[in-house]
Amino acid sequence: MIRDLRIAVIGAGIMGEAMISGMLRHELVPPEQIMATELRADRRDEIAARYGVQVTDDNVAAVHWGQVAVFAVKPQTLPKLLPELRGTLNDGELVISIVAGAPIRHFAELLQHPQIVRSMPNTPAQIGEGMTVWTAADAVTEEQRGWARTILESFGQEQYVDDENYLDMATALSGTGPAYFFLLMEAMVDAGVHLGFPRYMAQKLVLETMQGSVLYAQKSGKHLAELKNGVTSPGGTTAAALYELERGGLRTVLTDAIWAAYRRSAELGKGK
Ligand SMILES: NC(=O)C1=CN([C@@H]2O[C@H](COP(=O)(O)OP(=O)(O)OC[C@H]3O[C@@H](n4cnc5c(N)ncnc54)[C@H](O)[C@@H]3O)[C@@H](O)[C@H]2O)C=CC1
Ligand SMILES: O=C(O)[C@@H]1CCC=N1
Repeated sequence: MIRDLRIAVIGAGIMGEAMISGMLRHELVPPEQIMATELRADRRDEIAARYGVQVTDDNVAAVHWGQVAVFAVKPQTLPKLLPELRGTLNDGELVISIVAGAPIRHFAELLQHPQIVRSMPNTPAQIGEGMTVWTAADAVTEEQRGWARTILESFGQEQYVDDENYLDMATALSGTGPAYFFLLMEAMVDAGVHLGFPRYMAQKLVLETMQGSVLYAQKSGKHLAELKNGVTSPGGTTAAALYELERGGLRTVLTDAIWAAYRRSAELGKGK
């Protein structure tokens, strides 16, 4: 039963906190069954005060205590951290990584431990609206896959994939994706201010338009091109705007950006 699990979260930054918060909001386990590790003392105090979980700077103790060890540190931290933890995991402990680029074999080799889940969430997880893609090593049992799914869906939607190649792809599309939308919205708000709107009003118009469009696309189930055509009157404003977006190469710029993120994820996995 997941309610009895002891869950160590290694690295209590933005994403570590999002995961702790989601697990507690869904009452997966009581706070004392989560132990977060964090290098920064002020951050440890903050996490302890906010969630009532155990906190420490001792990764070895936390991983040894846990039945699940969630890795939420930056990729550059792993080459030093993982060898320090070799031999400290319990038999049957499940490792869940959210680290961009880091392949399952990297964890398995450096930890000398076979039961690894690799996942890629995104920052809307902080309000329980994340999208997480995940896969599991062959050695991960059905029961452990159930734990992983329950943990990952406590902060949003989860999607299992049976091929690890999808993880670098998901890192570029959904993991990094919120930044594309934030940049787009920021640019639109600035354009609204340029037209003459007060900033608060431009922001409301842009955010509500984004949210309405997403909900409409989800609920209607229509093809995105059909939805776009529905906005586009002959000789109208949308046709004029879309012409400029295409002329500026929006589609190819976006595609190039997503490929760049994909290549960068693969490079991170090679320690570059
Ligand atoms: N921020 C994002 O949009 C997403 C990040 N990720 C991945 O999640 C991981 C964490 O990212 P963030 O939460 O954004 O970073 P962050 O910098 O906010 O969090 C990392 C935390 O780990 C702590 N830390 C560093 N070394 C440590 C050590 N040896 N032991 C214990 N704690 C240590 C840091 O003090 C920091 O608080 C990264 O690998 C990133 O690739 C995955 C999906 C989305
Ligand atoms: O920028 C990064 O490397 C991380 C991974 C996905 C989103 N942010």
